[in-house]
Amino acid sequence: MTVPDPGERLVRLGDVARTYGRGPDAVVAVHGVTCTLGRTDRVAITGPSGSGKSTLLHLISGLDDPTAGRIDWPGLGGRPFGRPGVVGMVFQGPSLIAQLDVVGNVALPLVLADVAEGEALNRARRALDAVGLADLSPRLPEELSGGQAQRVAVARVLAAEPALIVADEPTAQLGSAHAVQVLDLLLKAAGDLNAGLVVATHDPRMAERLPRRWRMADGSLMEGEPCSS
Ligand SMILES: Nc1ncnc2c1ncn2[C@@H]1O[C@H](COP(=O)(O)OP(=O)(O)OP(=O)(O)O)[C@@H](O)[C@H]1O
Repeated sequence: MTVPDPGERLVRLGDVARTYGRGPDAVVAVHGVTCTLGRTDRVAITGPSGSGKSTLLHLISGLDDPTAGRIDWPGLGGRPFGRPGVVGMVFQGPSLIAQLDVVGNVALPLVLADVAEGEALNRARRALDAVGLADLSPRLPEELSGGQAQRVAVARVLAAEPALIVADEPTAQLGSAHAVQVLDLLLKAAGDLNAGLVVATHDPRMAERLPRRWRMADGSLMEGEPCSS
């Protein structure tokens, strides 16, 4: 077994920009962003609505391409077309498949990655146990509270065992007790997996829980700025 280097660089962005559209209607959502993320990083991205947080997370995750600059994923095992390997993602709103039960939702990314069904279900059950939701395995997403659904989304990340976890406003629709619980689980997942963690949030109380803070303003990233939004 290869022991991961704790200081390993996972993602490098060099002078990255993302512009939507062309001509007079073009929107420069992100520009001039240079940063690196490693396995030990726990980063909060704050900033006002429209400042480019989601766009930056999509670029970091390989879900979107920059229109200028360079991104590579030296610690994430390159995939064809320069995409990163597995990145665990948690989104703001409901992200579970309505027709699948909870354990099926958690196992789905593994099955899609050609993990044998039995092993995928075992890993899914272990992950649900780790977030305290083993009892909810047979339920459908519509039978969950918002907080439970987000914990299932964290279990789905845990089961996939990524080296990088990216969460876009994962607690925005939750009350404060559930928000704290979900962020605690994300931090624990990152620790258990030895994975980097990036969380975009409007909530200063959530941002303060992460040791490294980046503030976005008008598409620029200002590392180490005081956190407020
Ligand atoms: N697909 C798109 N097409 C055109 N413009 C877009 C698109 N996605 C985002 N934008 C614009 O890019 C800018 C940055 O948006 P982004 O969603 O990254 O900001 P954000 O900081 O995540 O906002 P919020 O906190 O409201 O989620 C905004 O001006 C937005 O309107």
